[in-house]
Amino acid sequence: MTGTEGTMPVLRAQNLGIQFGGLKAVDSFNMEIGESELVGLIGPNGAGKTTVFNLITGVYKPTEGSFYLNGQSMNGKKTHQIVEAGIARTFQNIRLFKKMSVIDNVKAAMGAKLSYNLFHAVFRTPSYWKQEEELTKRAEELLQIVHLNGKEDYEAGNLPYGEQRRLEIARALATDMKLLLLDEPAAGMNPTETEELLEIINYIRDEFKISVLLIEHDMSLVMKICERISVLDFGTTIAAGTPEEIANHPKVIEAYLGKDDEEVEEDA
Ligand SMILES: Nc1ncnc2c1ncn2[C@@H]1O[C@H](COP(=O)(O)OP(=O)(O)OP(=O)(O)O)[C@@H](O)[C@H]1O
Repeated sequence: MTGTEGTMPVLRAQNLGIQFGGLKAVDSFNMEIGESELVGLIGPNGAGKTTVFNLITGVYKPTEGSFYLNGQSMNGKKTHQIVEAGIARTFQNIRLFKKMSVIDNVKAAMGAKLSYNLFHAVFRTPSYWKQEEELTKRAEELLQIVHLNGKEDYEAGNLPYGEQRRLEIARALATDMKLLLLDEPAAGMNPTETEELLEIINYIRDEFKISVLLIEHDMSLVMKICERISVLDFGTTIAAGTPEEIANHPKVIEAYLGKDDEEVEEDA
């Protein structure tokens, strides 16, 4: 099951892989994500999940395979070109301009779309002010979506952890993406914060018609929110299917819980 039958997938990864020295960190990774689909990518530590994100965002150059955004090949493109094409991500370790205000963090992410040039910026022309006003309004709307309205002028680094993660999502939204890659967005959150995050992810997916690929260790979150899930182990996809299929898949259970004691003794 791909979830994209008869339509052009937003993301198509075909036999994507990368090798670091002798280690195949990701091997023949295949995935299709349709419009507004929310797909989970799970697997034990070191399975290759973040490496998949690094491949899809042009941070790493694949040693095999290819990937497409809305049918357009992204092979060989640089990260900024991939962001412009419509893939945005958040990071496992939060990356914000910590000393800048919350709203300026969002506006900085919109920077690539500015049409005024240095002359307008230096001389503060009417064209500059008009765009500034529009940017501020849009940034305020995005902050409202991630429930950070009222905190526009706070220093980003002073926000609690969960709010910094939501600010990262607002920054990703500011790039007008088609595909959002979320790398462990619930890490370090308490159950209430996780529930709020879940609502936000669902809302932006419906409102912006964007597709989401989610790496997450919180299994209950993945099971609740994702329509389909792929499971990586040692760089290889060991299972793909609905949350129910994944939860009952023997290979997944083995990868997460390990072999039982008897089997381990037999293997030793
Ligand atoms: N730049 C690199 N150079 C060498 N090895 C790397 C590099 N990046 C990742 N790896 C290796 O590739 C494998 C997959 O790592 P990756 O970070 O993608 O796993 P992960 O599933 O995201 O793990 P975690 O859940 O712990 O974040 C690991 O063995 C890792 O050490």
